[in-house]
Amino acid sequence: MSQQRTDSSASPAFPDLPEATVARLPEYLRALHTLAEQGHDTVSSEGLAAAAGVNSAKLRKDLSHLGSYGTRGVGYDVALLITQIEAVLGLSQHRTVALVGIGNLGHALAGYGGFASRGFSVAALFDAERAQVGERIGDLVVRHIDELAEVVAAEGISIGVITTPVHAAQHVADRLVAAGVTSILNFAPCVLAVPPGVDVRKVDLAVEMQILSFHEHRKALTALPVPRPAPNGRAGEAIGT
Ligand SMILES: NC(=O)c1ccc[n+]([C@@H]2O[C@H](COP(=O)([O-])OP(=O)(O)OC[C@H]3O[C@@H](n4cnc5c(N)ncnc54)[C@H](O)[C@@H]3O)[C@@H](O)[C@H]2O)c1
Repeated sequence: MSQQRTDSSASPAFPDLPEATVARLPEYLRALHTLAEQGHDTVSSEGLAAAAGVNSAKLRKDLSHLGSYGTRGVGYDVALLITQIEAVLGLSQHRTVALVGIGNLGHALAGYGGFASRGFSVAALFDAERAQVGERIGDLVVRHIDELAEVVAAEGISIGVITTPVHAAQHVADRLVAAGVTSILNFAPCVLAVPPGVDVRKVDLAVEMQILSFHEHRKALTALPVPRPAPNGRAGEAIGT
């Protein structure tokens, strides 16, 4: 996932967090919710780091940006840390989301029930094709993109998710911004031009797989030779030597 920033000004009343820290906070939050569900009141930095899949020094540094240092010998208060992270991420306020482009991916996202428990509700679905408009998915009916501005205002939508083909993505982004949306999650594999004050994040699974491909490639080139079993049962010579 990558971030396009158009406005770097930070409010003096708001912690100026490194982008990498912001990206890890949702992982800490997910791990903390799981610990709370399991009945844990406190957690050590090592325990939370392991549950979130990061190293504990990085976690302590991240949480120190929030003014959270834990208590020596006790660790972090799970409920308090959940409240602090949710406050910084602005999750105390439930956010409404519009999905634009209800094809294969749009259908999958529209039908996903897991957003609500993480503080988001998909409030509206839009498409440009008459064949999609009017379709019911869960509690929502797909609307025509021409209704975007009216619905964004009525539902107080602040986040737009673009799941259209590339050729339509910029036009849809322009319409979302004109309607008052200030955060866009873009699944179309292209860069969007947006005015200052609008944040864009891009999700591209192909990019993630290309990064994994790099690691596969590197492992293949730097792999230790695989021992070849000797006919007498003892370890034999390495393949490729
Ligand atoms: N980020 C990822 O990892 C990832 C994975 C899969 C697909 N994608 C991308 O997601 C996008 C959607 O893929 P898909 O397979 O669902 O495509 P799709 O063709 O099934 O669906 C696209 C939908 O967008 C609608 N649309 C087109 N122009 C529009 C407009 N101007 N306004 C509103 N709706 C419009 C179409 O009518 C269609 O219903 C593509 O850009 C694809 O490359 C990204």
